[in-house]
Amino acid sequence: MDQPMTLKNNGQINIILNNEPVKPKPKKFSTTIPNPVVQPKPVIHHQPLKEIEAELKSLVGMDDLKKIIKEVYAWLYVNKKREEQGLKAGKQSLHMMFKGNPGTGKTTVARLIGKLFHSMNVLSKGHLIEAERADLVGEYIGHTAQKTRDLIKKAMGGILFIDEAYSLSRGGEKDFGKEAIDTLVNHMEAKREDFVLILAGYSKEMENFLTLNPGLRSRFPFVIDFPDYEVEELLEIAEQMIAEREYHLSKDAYYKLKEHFLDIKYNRSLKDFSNGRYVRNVVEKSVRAQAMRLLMEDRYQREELLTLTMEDISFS
Ligand SMILES: Nc1ncnc2c1ncn2[C@@H]1O[C@H](COP(=O)(O)OP(=O)(O)OP(=O)(O)O)[C@@H](O)[C@H]1O
Repeated sequence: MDQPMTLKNNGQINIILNNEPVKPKPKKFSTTIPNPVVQPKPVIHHQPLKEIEAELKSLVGMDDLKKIIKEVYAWLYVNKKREEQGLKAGKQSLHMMFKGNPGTGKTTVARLIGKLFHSMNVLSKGHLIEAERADLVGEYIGHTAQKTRDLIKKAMGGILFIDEAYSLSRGGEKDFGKEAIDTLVNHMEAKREDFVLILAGYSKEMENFLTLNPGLRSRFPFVIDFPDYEVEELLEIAEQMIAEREYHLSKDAYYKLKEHFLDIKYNRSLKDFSNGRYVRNVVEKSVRAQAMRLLMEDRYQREELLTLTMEDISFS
């Protein structure tokens, strides 16, 4: 019998050839020979980026959004470095459009972005001013422009968040809402250095709004979708909210909740389901139910105070 022959495979893995073809045994070698395909994960040395990641962690899911925020950070940071070297630095505006159903986290994210942009030195204050049609639209000619300008003034250094933004184009050309849109558009350009405008609302209505106002789309470089949550995400949000309040779920309470979310999701058993907000309501109602149960039973052991049981889980 011929002697086995040893070949080098890219200098990494030894393959022994005999008369018979022999399959490589990656497992046997894996402890001593580095796998050439797996790249090490880049280590993030940037302190601000680490802080941003920690803040974003509190949001369940939203992978696309988390990626966009980190990209914006990188872009701003590199621009600053380019400026320091006398190179051209882009001046992109950061106005955004959020599209999604109720309770999908649009306001929460807007508030977080304000904080993050403040810590990145993009916004001098980072506060959030929430507004809706009635806050912008006035009752006579000139009134709307004034109201809108006042609101922008309040939002300077932070974020102006307009919910159900499409209601501004509700009445067409003759409506004062149009005046509000025009005023916003003027200020978006003029004041883009220290002011971010976020228009939010349901996906379909927002798309329609953009069709009616074709000049608007290009003024919003960031259009972000907020999809409805999956059952696993709803459970994660619930567990997070429960942990924040220093409670935990018993096993059967967890399954009761899961079954309820599955029923909502697949049997559409709830008409006005509002994602994260609905979860928050269930959590708050269940905490109250637990308090009532403990009071009635006169039981206040530490573990009892901490645990939400199946009978506590209450739906709206
Ligand atoms: N991804 C998430 N992770 C953790 N909590 C979330 C998440 N999304 C939503 N929530 C929670 O759900 C609740 C509702 O969220 P929020 O008010 O941000 O929704 P929204 O999209 O602005 O709703 P609406 O359009 O009806 O105003 C908040 O308590 C928020 O903390």
